[in-house]
Amino acid sequence: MTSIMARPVLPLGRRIMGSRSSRAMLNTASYGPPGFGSAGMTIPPGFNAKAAQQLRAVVPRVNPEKTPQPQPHQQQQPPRDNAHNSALGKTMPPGYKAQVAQLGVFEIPEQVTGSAGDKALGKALVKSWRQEGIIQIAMSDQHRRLMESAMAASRRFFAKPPAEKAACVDSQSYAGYIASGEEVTDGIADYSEIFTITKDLDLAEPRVRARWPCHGPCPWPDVDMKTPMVAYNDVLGAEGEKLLRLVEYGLDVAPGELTRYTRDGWHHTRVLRFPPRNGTNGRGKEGRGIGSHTDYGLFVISAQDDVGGLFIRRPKDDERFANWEKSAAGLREDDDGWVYVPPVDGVHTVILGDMMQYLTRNYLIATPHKVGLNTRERFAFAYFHEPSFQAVLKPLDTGCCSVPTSESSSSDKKVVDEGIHYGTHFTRMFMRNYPDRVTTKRLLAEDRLRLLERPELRTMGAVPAL
Ligand SMILES: O=C(O)CCC(=O)C(=O)O
Ligand SMILES: [Fe+2]
Repeated sequence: MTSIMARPVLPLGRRIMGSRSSRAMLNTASYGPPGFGSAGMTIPPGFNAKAAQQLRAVVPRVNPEKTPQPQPHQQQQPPRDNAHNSALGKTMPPGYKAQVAQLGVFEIPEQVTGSAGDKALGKALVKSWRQEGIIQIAMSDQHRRLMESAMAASRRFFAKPPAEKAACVDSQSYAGYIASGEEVTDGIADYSEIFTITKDLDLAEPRVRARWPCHGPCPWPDVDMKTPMVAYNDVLGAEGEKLLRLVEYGLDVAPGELTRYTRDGWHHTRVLRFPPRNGTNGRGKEGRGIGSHTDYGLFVISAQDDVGGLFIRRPKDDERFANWEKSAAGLREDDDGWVYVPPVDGVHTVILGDMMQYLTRNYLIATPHKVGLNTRERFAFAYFHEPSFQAVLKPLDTGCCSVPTSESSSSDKKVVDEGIHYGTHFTRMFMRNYPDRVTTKRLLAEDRLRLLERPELRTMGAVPAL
């Protein structure tokens, strides 16, 4: 635990960026919030001073060398009222019991070049995910601008009459509107209201003509929604690619070992609205927005408004699961041990998905998470950075991941030898979440699942045989 207790250090002369317009050179800095997780953490390269200052405003500083600090994963549950009354915990949805995450903020450079700083940053990101299950990264000014205009578009869309929203459905893709109560997690209706954005492919596109599962148009309501969403997604795609390159450095694997899978990645976004807990349609479970689950691909970059609702679990040795083999939905939903992720202005959070866990042989674990309903309606975005639909992933066998971190089912020889076809995993997850959607019905009626076995669907860049 020396590194946890170590005096916070910042590599000499490391550039700390506040906003792109107000950069400062700092040689040292200290940041030691009390409580959980990041207590007395070493400040990684890329740590953002401006965002940290916002946290300092609400997080009293302590000297980690003088104050006994809880060790990660053995931390004690604070009494519920303390958590709810703390500065960061005061937005926690009522009725929930959780620790409150206090996370540092990483600054992702404008370009990842493979410099010593990039390598150190990659290691720090990986270390944080292994400890906390989540990282926070600073939004650039451009991110913030595009996020805000996408947020305004989301509010406009969800305020439309139900019939107008319900018309935004496509029978071939899973893109479009999902009414509150339509999505199912672990057999229980979620209250989230969603607009899903998947690759927008018109009917003449060869993969759509060949009836590949999940391939089809995105049924946008109008350009007022489409334009800001596409712009925001594009910058998140670029950010995701940079993060993935940093993860390669963090894992000590060769450049390209992960990014080779994301050429034409099946990235998608969930634009989310949660009703206030006293304003639901009564179809789900009281106070539950989305049930506990893991997401499917490499990682998810999220933004949330100031309301609050997201909870995660930290990686734990005694909690092992492999969502691609057996559903992790509902996992420990009502148990202790959840960590509330409070809204912090100007950051994206990043949690890990199933495919990152599989690729790294459990060195990095998909982050279980759930959403609670609050007293006010809540808006959020979840951008999924994914492998190509056609990618067949094989676990890494170099660097940090050359041996399985634990004896979970992902060390199953058959799964390792055959790899995982991402498109099949995605299709199965969406069919499970939307059993009654027209897309699922058409997929089954036209026996499209059969196509997932075809060689062109399992070869990146291959084109359909028409
Ligand atoms: O609302 C959030 O912050 C997360 C939503 C989520 O977990 C999802 O869309 O899969
Ligand atoms: Fe999720």
